[in-house]
Amino acid sequence: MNKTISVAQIKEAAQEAYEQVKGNTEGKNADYIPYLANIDKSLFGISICLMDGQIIQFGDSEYKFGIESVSKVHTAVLILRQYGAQKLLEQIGADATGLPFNSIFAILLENDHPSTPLVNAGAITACSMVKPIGNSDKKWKAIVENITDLCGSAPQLIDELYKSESDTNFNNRSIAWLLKNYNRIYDDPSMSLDLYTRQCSLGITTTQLSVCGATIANKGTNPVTKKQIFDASLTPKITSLIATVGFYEHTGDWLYTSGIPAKTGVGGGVMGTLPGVFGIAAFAPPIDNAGNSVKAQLAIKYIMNKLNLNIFGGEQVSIIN
Ligand SMILES: NC(=O)CC[C@H](N)C(=O)O
Repeated sequence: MNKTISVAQIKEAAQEAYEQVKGNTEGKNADYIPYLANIDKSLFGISICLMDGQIIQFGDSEYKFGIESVSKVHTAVLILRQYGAQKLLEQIGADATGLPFNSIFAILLENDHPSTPLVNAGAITACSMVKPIGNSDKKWKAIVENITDLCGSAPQLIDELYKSESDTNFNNRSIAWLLKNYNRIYDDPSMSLDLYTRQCSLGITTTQLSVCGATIANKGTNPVTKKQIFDASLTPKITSLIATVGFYEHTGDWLYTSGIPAKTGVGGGVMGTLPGVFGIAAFAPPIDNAGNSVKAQLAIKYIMNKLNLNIFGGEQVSIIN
């Protein structure tokens, strides 16, 4: 089955989503990281990057917000690039936990592996695996370069966020040491946690995240820079990780109602990837009880439903200018 939609239709759907959702006041800023509690609640942006590199933007699409857990996708991609799909499965896993992103209980239940690189435990393990082992500066460089490759431009560390998160990340410290207890962290635990905290504190825009979503949707070739970032065979692995656990304990509801695999962060960002069609990102700080941006969810769902797009729709989608 083929389906054709125009760029104008996508723009119209995104504009309507923006207008309809803009005034929503549900949810509240994450406050367990003090920096995030003080971000302007009314910020709201949407970006869509098509397979030819065209970008559609509305609202605060150039505002740099804390990437937080969306960065788990980027570093999972780096692990796939450095180690391949099988090693990620063996050393981290690819299972949903069905539990909150920072769950310690999930680690105890799994007991011999952290379950997926897209929850805190697996993301800290992923940071521990980044090569070269033992060299924090070079590992950090690899993490940032990989994000730059995927997004088409560099993220910028928000120092104040990094400090705020480092000063208060007691739960994550417990996770890092519990992983050590199970031999599921593959470099120094404190260094691995610091790299994780730092990557979560990178400032990013919805436009950059839409380009990353589009790079994944475009089988590893960044549609803006035209650079091949990862092997096309890794695309279904990345997309399945995102589809399985991108919204933590609300992932099933999300996929059922939106039809697009997407990953959230407590900074208010959501990044979606629709294979062969587009990357989409939205940002608004107020989040729901699972840590997912309320407005970003509503906006992306609106666009998907309005365009009648769904990863499970079984259609070949072409976009015309
Ligand atoms: N869901 C999130 O975005 C959580 C990320 C945050 N850095 C944490 O570890 O708690």
